[in-house]
Amino acid sequence: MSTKLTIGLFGFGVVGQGLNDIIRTKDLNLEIKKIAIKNPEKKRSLPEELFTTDASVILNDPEINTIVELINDADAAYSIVKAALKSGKNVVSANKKMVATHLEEFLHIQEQYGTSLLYEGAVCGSIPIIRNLEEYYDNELLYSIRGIFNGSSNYILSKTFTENLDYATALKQAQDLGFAETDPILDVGGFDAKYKLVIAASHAYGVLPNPDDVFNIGIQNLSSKDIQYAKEKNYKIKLVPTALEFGERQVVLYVLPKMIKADDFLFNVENEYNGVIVQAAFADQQFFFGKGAGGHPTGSAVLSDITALRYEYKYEYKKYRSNKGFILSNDYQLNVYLRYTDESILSKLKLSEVTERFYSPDFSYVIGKVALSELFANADLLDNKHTFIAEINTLATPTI
Ligand SMILES: NC(=O)C1=CN([C@@H]2O[C@H](COP(=O)(O)OP(=O)(O)OC[C@H]3O[C@@H](n4cnc5c(N)ncnc54)[C@H](OP(=O)(O)O)[C@@H]3O)[C@@H](O)[C@H]2O)C=CC1
Ligand SMILES: N[C@@H](CC=O)C(=O)O
Repeated sequence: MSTKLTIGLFGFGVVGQGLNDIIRTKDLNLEIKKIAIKNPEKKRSLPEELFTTDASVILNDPEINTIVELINDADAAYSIVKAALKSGKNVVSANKKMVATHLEEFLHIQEQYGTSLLYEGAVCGSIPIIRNLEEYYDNELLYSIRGIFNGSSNYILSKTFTENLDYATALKQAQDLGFAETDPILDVGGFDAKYKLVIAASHAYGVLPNPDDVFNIGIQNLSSKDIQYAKEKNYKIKLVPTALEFGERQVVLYVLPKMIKADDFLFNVENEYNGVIVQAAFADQQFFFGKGAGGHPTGSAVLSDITALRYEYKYEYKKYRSNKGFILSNDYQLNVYLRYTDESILSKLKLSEVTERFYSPDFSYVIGKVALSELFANADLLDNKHTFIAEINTLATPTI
């Protein structure tokens, strides 16, 4: 325990306060010198003189060597993190949208300024997946990474599926518990899971996709009919981000609801818990499980990053630097369940190899194959309450 870490903390909400609670339980030779917040009128649990609304008070303080960024504004976070890294301060962040959107630029800034940006808390809360991908699997050939990466949507699915709670009540609970993003469409629409997937894929495959180029559909259009279908067939519906190698060094990334059976590790991942399944060539299947949201679980991952800075830990982005030449592709076939009302969607999506169909006045669905590129091209057709799409039994057998 050598270098003293003098911290400038941005954000004192769910995660910021969770981190502070944890730090106070231990003697860690670190000090939170100043905390930047947005609203000076809010009542705080710590002395008033610790707080500021002026970012430059922290960024220009030469004693502060570590910035911990835990705010709910990705654009402001980007400016703060960039300025901090360029001024020689190391940064820990839990902001997945900000990291995923600017990862390539941050990679170069870290290299140029010799500073470190760590973000374990940004991906699956308390689960140490980034450091494992970076260090443990650095020489492994990874077939796929998939899982449950969003606590709020999983909480809603658990409550609607097992407790028959209505969607709006379950969402409100996830918000009240501090799991949901400020704009919950990020959670239920699969955006938050996508940002996390993009970050994980950069460490797993060395790809740095623009999140806008990754397809995501969430659970916002889930209806009681879909739940009834799933229950009758012994499925649970989970929101599953997937990164998968296929064909000739191609990688596909997408976020879709998925019908899963009891033999899948994700079947019993409930509430705000997350799960990550890594399928590797030699290690085979491994499963990580833990709380994916909440102040203390996320605060514990943030603290682990802070203390890693003591020994000057940096991500090396080994897979990116070894340039394995993976190409991102949406030219990938998925097997899907599609609930619809307007029959024309089937031809527009070029749905093929139909194995099951059902029509009734108030519920129609089909099961068949569709290319991810077609889903992307027709995303507007899928984004309404009359349509729900979920992947069903498709993980392709990997090829060595
Ligand atoms: N909640 C969770 O379970 C998890 C959250 N995250 C991520 O962690 C980050 C923080 O989330 P969370 O704690 O839930 O958010 P909250 O909404 O609970 O808190 C946000 C904090 O940021 C402050 N803030 C907002 N804008 C600024 C600004 N420009 N300058 C300084 N402070 C600002 C707010 O100030 P004020 O108090 O004055 O309003 C507040 O203290 C987000 O990126 C989120 O995605 C990651 C993993 C889990
Ligand atoms: N809103 C997120 C918070 C953690 O990343 C979630 O619900 O998972």
